[in-house]
Amino acid sequence: ALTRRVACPDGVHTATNAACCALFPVVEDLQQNLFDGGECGEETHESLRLTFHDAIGFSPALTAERQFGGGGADGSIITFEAIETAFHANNGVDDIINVQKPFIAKHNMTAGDFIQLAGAVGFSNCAGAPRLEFLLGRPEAIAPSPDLLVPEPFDTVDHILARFADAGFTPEEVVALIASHSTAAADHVDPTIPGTPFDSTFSSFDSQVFIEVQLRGTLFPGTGGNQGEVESPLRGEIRLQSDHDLARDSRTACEWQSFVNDHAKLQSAFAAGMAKLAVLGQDVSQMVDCSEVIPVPPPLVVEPHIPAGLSNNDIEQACATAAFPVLPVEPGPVTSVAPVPPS
Ligand code: HEM
Ligand SMILES: [Ca+2]
Ligand SMILES: [Mn+2]
Repeated sequence: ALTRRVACPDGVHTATNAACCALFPVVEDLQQNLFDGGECGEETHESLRLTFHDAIGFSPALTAERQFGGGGADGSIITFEAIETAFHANNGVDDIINVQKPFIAKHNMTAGDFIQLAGAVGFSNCAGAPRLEFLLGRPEAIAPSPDLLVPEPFDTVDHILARFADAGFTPEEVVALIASHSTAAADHVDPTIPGTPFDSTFSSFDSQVFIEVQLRGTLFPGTGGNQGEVESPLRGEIRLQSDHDLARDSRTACEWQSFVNDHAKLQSAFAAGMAKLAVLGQDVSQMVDCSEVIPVPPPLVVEPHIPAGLSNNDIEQACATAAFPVLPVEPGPVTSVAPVPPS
């Protein structure tokens, strides 16, 4: 069908719905002043993590027990910041909340809309990312999320899959959402080495996290003995126990492996998972599709590979029905992964 576009008052943009016009200057401000001119760096990563920690506060199981199950992607993590940032699993999100709050006030948006908009805009700066959907129209949160709904890296696969199932996600969708850890680092798992990435390409949305988590773990990048951390294959890279276990569990290993050399599937599955996550608990019929304000991400430049110094023999095969793809090995001596520069 032909869609009639309206001219925005700025005289520059057009939009399918006039309500989206107001977002173009917000996106511009975010790119210049939150994401340092359009980087896939620390603020991008933190903003993407915040979309999840806000949205996953949603439990039909609690509602069935006549308790408040949380409002999902409602901005409660900011509106009721004092309560939710004290939850153990939300360790560290106060940093990006404090950075985002002045932008929310300036642009007069609800916290729920802003969190998902910032996540999608920031993520568009990552090479190889899919362009995420953005729907506008989340009302203000009415109450904080209950505690214990955000997964922890020391949770079992049983627990993680059950928590996501409660929120409406299949095991396949959980694996797709872990692709987020391709543009991510940990500041608090080992507090002695903040900014330590989960894969060697933290500014690219690629399959390296699925490859590198499948490599045999041999070292701790900082100190050992941290809760939720297991050994990684590379200096300067950190591995979550939950990612390690999801890569090796019979329920999720084949799906995990399927993303290694199928970037189109990785993009579409992650975008679909994020579209679902971004509207958890919301009435989509009352929202306006403003996806057109999200910038088009740059293409991927690096091919899936085994990091230098390691080999295909270092892969711990876990999928029982298909062999792990044989990948080119990056030439050169073994290197270490550089940390994400702090903001
Ligand atoms: C089993 C589910 C998950 C667990 C246990 C988990 C756990 C974690 C942990 C422990 C960190 C490090 C935080 C820190 O120390 O700074 C982290 C970072 C991150 N997570 Fe997850 N996560 C999960 C799923 C997700 C999902 C579904 C998303 C989707 C948006 C996501 C996005 C991120 C991002 C972008 C970061 C990096 C933040 C930064 O670089 O500052 N995670 N995750
Ligand atoms: Ca990556
Ligand atoms: Mn960080």
